[in-house]
Amino acid sequence: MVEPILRLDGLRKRFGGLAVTDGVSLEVAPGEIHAVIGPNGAGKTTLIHQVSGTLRPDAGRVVFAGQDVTALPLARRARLGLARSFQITAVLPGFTALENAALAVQARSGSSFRFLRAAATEAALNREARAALDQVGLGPRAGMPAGALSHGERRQLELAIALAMRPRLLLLDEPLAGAGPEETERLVGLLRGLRGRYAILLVEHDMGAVFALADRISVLVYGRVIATGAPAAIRADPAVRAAYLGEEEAA
Ligand SMILES: Nc1ncnc2c1ncn2[C@@H]1O[C@H](COP(=O)(O)OP(=O)(O)OP(=O)(O)O)[C@@H](O)[C@H]1O
Repeated sequence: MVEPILRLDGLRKRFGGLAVTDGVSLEVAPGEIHAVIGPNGAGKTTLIHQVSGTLRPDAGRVVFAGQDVTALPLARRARLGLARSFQITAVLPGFTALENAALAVQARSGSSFRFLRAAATEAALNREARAALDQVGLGPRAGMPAGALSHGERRQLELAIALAMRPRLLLLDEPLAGAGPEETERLVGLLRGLRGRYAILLVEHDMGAVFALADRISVLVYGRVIATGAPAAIRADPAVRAAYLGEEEAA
């Protein structure tokens, strides 16, 4: 089997008496969209926080690109290519879409443009920023202040900012939250276009989107993974239906 880009190994996290992450192990392969679903309060957000580095697990390991990153803070993980998008407000509303993306390119590249003259640096930053915007279909809006973008376009910009970091794994925490039907369709199309090029760990409540996008799905219930598999297998899994999908009538 291909070496996974992300491996979670027996992660545990308690809040008071509650085991919110109760021995979670899962793997994300390069280029795979791996969705984590589960009822409200199952521990999905807590899990994502432990992957991004916002929360330290009580036990277990987070291995990213072959490196144990369990003790590394968020910023160090981000530099290794673990990018989190959505549910964070990375967008600066007074700056244009292009400037927002260029800031992300600059943050990633650090001083690697230092040998260039100022004008050449700016051109290089803008070129990469524009490529990130084009990837999410926001090229025509490059000159718009981010604050003037629609809700859906802002989500596209958040994705462009994450892509400008050249991630090896994208953590997407409810990318469709608050999106209307048309925006949802556009964002799902965009995410589908990223399949195979980026590994994605996706937490999303929209089951239609999850089943349309995911290569594999892990189902989390009370902090435990009760099943991992391809969408068809998950849909047919009696334990999953009993615990979750049956009641949501999503299968
Ligand atoms: N900082 C905290 N302190 C105490 N309890 C917490 C904390 N964060 C989360 N919890 C509890 O842990 C459980 C899991 O929460 P979490 O937000 O991870 O679930 P979730 O699956 O993301 O839920 P949702 O689908 O509603 O977003 C909940 O019972 C929640 O109340």
